Amino acid sequence: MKLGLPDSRHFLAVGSANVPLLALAVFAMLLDALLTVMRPWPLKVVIDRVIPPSPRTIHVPFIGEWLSDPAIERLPILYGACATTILIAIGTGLLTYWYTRTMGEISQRYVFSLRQILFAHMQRLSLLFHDRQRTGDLTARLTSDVQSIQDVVANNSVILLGNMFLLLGMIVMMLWLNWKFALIALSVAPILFLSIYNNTRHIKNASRQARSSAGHLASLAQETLSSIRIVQGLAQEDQLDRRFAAQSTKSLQAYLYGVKYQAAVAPIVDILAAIGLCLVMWFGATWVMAGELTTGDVVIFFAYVTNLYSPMRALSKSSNSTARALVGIERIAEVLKTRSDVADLPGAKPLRVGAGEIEFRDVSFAYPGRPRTLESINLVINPGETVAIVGATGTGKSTLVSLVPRLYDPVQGAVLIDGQDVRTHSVKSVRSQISMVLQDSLLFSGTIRENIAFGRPESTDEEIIAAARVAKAHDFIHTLPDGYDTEISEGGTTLSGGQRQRISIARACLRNSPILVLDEPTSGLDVVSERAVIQALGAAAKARTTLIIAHRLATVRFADRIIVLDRGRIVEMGTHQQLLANLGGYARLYDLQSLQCKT
Ligand SMILES: Nc1ncnc2c1ncn2[C@@H]1O[C@H](COP(=O)(O)OP(=O)(O)OP(=O)(O)O)[C@@H](O)[C@H]1O
Repeated sequence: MKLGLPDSRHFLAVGSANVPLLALAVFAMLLDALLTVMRPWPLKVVIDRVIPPSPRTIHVPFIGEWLSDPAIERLPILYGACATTILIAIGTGLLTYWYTRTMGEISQRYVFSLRQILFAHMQRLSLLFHDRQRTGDLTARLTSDVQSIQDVVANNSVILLGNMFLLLGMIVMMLWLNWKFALIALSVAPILFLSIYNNTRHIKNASRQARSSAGHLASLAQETLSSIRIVQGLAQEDQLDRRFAAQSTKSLQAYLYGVKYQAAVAPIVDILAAIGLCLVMWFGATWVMAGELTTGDVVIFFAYVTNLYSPMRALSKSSNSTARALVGIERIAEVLKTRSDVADLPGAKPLRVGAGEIEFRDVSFAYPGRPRTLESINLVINPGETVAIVGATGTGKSTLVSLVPRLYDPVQGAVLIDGQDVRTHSVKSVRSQISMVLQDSLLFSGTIRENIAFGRPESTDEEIIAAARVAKAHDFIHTLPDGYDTEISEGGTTLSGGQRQRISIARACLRNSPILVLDEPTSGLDVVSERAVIQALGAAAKARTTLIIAHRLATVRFADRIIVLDRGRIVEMGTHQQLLANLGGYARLYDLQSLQCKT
């Protein structure tokens, strides 16, 4: 697994399209903060200039001198103060409406793109990555982790950013009015920041554990429900109940741990805020009495300190969701920074298949941490030739054919198509030249028509029906209530194994690609259907270079050549007749074994 760019760049790149709008929204927040800083000033003017019977000098930025002029009557100043209060409210109201809406839209679009990018990235990560991952956990990253970021980006970012500007403005004003009083009023803030930071750290740790447990829980549920037949068949519901409960308990404990710290945050903020206000009251009152401050100044400080603590309270209340979002970011970044083991080289060109020759040149392969599954395979499959691969279970047949469409890349040697190393061409172009039918015929929820056309969605109905006929699927599809429009369940569980396999074969035939890879295509069929499908496959394979895996020689009589694989090496090769004639050989052994099984 290779690691790519640092985390932040992945997230910044996703939002780059919204930068101009974001800049405008930030500017609006800045303006809003400026107006909010001005909000208590009209009241100060009223208290210090309008209420006292005799005019006196008042301390107000920009217009202080003018206001202090004894020639100006008190009533116009009162009107002005009221009008300014209303104007500030209208201004902040309009700005808040606009930037809250804009930030909401930006965050929704951001999260929409993030989810799309994450899904696209996951789909393209190599099988080596997916082999190690649990599907439920990846689904949780795609859904609840992305959701947790959305909640925070939309709500907390506005509070955070807006209050940062506000805080700056208020600190500047307080220092301007009276720096000693300012330092006293703000003395509680560092303790508050520290305690919020400390609690959030604990909540984040708990959240990380909880998210990971939730991922495991989702995986367990997904695995159980998708294998419900075997669970019920073996009556193992109780065993899975216990596993589910154990995993749930881990998740519960992590949440409870987080809740403990979450519950502590708001009271800490409240107590510290009260201490801050007490300090303002105490020093404010004594300094007003000593004539060092005016009542209006104390009002400004009181308003600012309240303003400072109330958003902190709001933020601290949401520290749980912030911690969850931070963990979500970590979990998403973990996937985004993973580079596919099978990726396009810089400047990789599309592969253009001519005749369709496939060559395995001294190919070896090992799954990570395992001994070699394939060892020095040398094999040339001529254009249009059908080569069957037989051998005992676990001997490396599926692994060998997986190297052709680059589901994995060899650790040594090369796979060549028409003399070109597939690694030097784009993965997409290599795969577009290949049709596959796998051991477990994988179907999606949707209609039969959609399932057959999955590899070539633009196909016409005639082409779909023709492919189904080749795969001997048309007759049974016809008997279904809605024919080709019959909805099938996820995984195709409403069809028999043989029917599912024939739909997969139809899907492969429809792609009409020059190379065909069939991994035990007849495994689910009865003897009669198997014979018919083998005939169909024989016909379909004629125009194509075909690799077909089978356990039994009888299945692949139609092949031009049969390769016998044993523990990752080619041990025999020849036509069906030649292999049968070799009585002491591996192939004979496998065939006889299967015949014994049949009787
Ligand atoms: N994703 C994987 N990670 C690790 N080891 C794997 C993986 N897939 C297969 N193997 C191992 O590699 C070996 C070859 O597996 P492979 O599926 O290629 O055999 P096969 O001949 O196709 O078997 P079968 O006939 O049962 O399908 C086995 O020992 C198997 O356990």
